[in-house]
Amino acid sequence: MGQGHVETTEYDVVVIGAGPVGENVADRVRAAGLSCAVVESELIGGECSYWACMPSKALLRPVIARSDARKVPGLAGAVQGPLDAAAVLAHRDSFTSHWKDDGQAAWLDGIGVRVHRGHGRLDGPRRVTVKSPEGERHVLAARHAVAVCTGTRAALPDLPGLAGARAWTSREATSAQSVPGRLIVVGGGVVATEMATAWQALGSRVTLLVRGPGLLPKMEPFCGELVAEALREAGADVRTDTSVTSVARDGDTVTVTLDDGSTVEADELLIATGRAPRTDDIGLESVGLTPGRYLDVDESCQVVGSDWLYAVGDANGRALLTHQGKYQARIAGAAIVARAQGVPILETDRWGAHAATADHDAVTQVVFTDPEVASVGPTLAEAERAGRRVRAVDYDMGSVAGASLYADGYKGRACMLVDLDREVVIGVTFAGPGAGELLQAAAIAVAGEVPVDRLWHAVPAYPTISEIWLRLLETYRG
Ligand SMILES: Cc1cc2nc3c(=O)[nH]c(=O)nc-3n(C[C@H](O)[C@H](O)[C@H](O)COP(=O)(O)OP(=O)(O)OC[C@H]3O[C@@H](n4cnc5c(N)ncnc54)[C@H](O)[C@@H]3O)c2cc1C
Ligand SMILES: NC(=O)c1ccc[n+]([C@@H]2O[C@H](COP(=O)([O-])OP(=O)(O)OC[C@H]3O[C@@H](n4cnc5c(N)ncnc54)[C@H](O)[C@@H]3O)[C@@H](O)[C@H]2O)c1
Repeated sequence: MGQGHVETTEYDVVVIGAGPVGENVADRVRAAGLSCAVVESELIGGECSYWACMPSKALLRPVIARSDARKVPGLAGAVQGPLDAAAVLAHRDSFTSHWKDDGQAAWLDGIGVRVHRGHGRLDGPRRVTVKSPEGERHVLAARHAVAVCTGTRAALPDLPGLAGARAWTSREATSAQSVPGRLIVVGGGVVATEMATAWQALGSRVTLLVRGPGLLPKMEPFCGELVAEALREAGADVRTDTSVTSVARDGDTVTVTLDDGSTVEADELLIATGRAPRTDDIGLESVGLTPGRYLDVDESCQVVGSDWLYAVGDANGRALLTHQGKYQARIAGAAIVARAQGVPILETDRWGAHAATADHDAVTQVVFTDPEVASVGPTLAEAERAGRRVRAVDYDMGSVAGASLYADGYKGRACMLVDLDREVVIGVTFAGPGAGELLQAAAIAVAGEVPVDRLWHAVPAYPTISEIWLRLLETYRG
């Protein structure tokens, strides 16, 4: 630290990290009249806006639209050609505002949130130091709360040769300016399957190397099976039960050695093997916490053992999804405001105003693969592990009239989990074309704990894919 005077500014709330979650914490506390500063070391809008949700979905939308169109008689013939990769990449660039954050900076300014550019670090209770890109230091003192919203980065495995292999992480996979001829993707989770889908359709020859027996292991098994089948039909080489033992780059070629001793060559290599919290260099040691871990929080997203520190969004590891993080931001924001106003008892009971209950019971997720996969609540395996008495009802979505109109030869599957003690739906998974837009009805049923007998009266319109609900309920009721 320099020897000169370090300016200190006091705010009610200081937020470290201006991703979607930090922005929403700031918005909530400002809306209640508290003063707020956010500290951002890169771009306002975070991973989601520039290297995750937005660019990946901009890459995938044409892929999914073309695939759907190819299943519609009368239209299929018009969409047999390749995608215009240059146009898709340009469209993606516009969705990231060309990696400029002026619009989001202006929005924060418009709601009266002060942005401090630089790296934020805790420096004892309620104090955050900011080191600007020019090396200047500033101290921010928080009267009521500090919210850590620093997100995650790609976690890289300890693989011989990886350091010198110029491997892609999710950042390069979502921002690449040209289509590699051959791409190896390591991993079988959401990033790996979405990016394999996108780049295969954009013209790469993709080899997907999956350590486990199938794709998307956190979802119902049929999801990974349908996505693997479609990736293979699209020309990708999908290899399960395959581990990478080393990596080497020689000029433009990267060579991956597998556990059976064979090798695969490509132009680029994407490592998509999970995430790590960005909590390693934020001064957690100055407040008695261990750096580098997801922060342990209570239902209001307050860090366990603290009455002023919050961790919201990816940084707490509860559900690594933008919409769940923004939901947490609304809950944490309300809790910060209530505590600042001296409200004696917060509503932290299940589904209370200050409890992020959906993080346990109703996490929604759409995987934008071809076919799409959408889920809310636990899988059957998770429910059984938790000791719940459940019945799973499965149904072939392709046999629903709306689905067969949507796409010729529609392939899809749905699963509904009913809690047998309470007769409510606790989980639903859909895998099939158009599945993403089916999800919110399921989320309402699960979060609303709507009894199955009442769902019977929620009549899906004919002939929509939503008639899958009727088929699932008929199957359940017998
Ligand atoms: C390829 C990919 C695709 C995804 N697609 C989806 C999707 O379709 N839907 C979905 O819901 N989720 C998706 N996700 C997950 C989603 O991106 C995250 O859940 C979301 O970005 C988390 O938001 P956040 O604000 O918690 O963190 P982030 O978006 O990571 O933002 C954290 C911010 O904090 C800043 N920061 C970190 N440390 C400091 C510091 N010390 N000082 C100052 N600033 C700091 C960072 O620069 C960053 O701007 C995807 C993830 C990936 C990798
Ligand atoms: N559409 C969306 O909502 C969306 C899209 C992308 C990412 N995300 C979120 O971002 C988070 C991160 O996604 P992700 O795909 O990075 O993580 P993930 O946890 O979904 O998948 C990581 C995969 O890598 C495998 N793996 C781990 N170490 C490995 C190794 N050494 N070798 C080979 N395989 C290995 C794991 O078995 C796992 O299947 C997820 O929680 C996801 O929900 C969401």
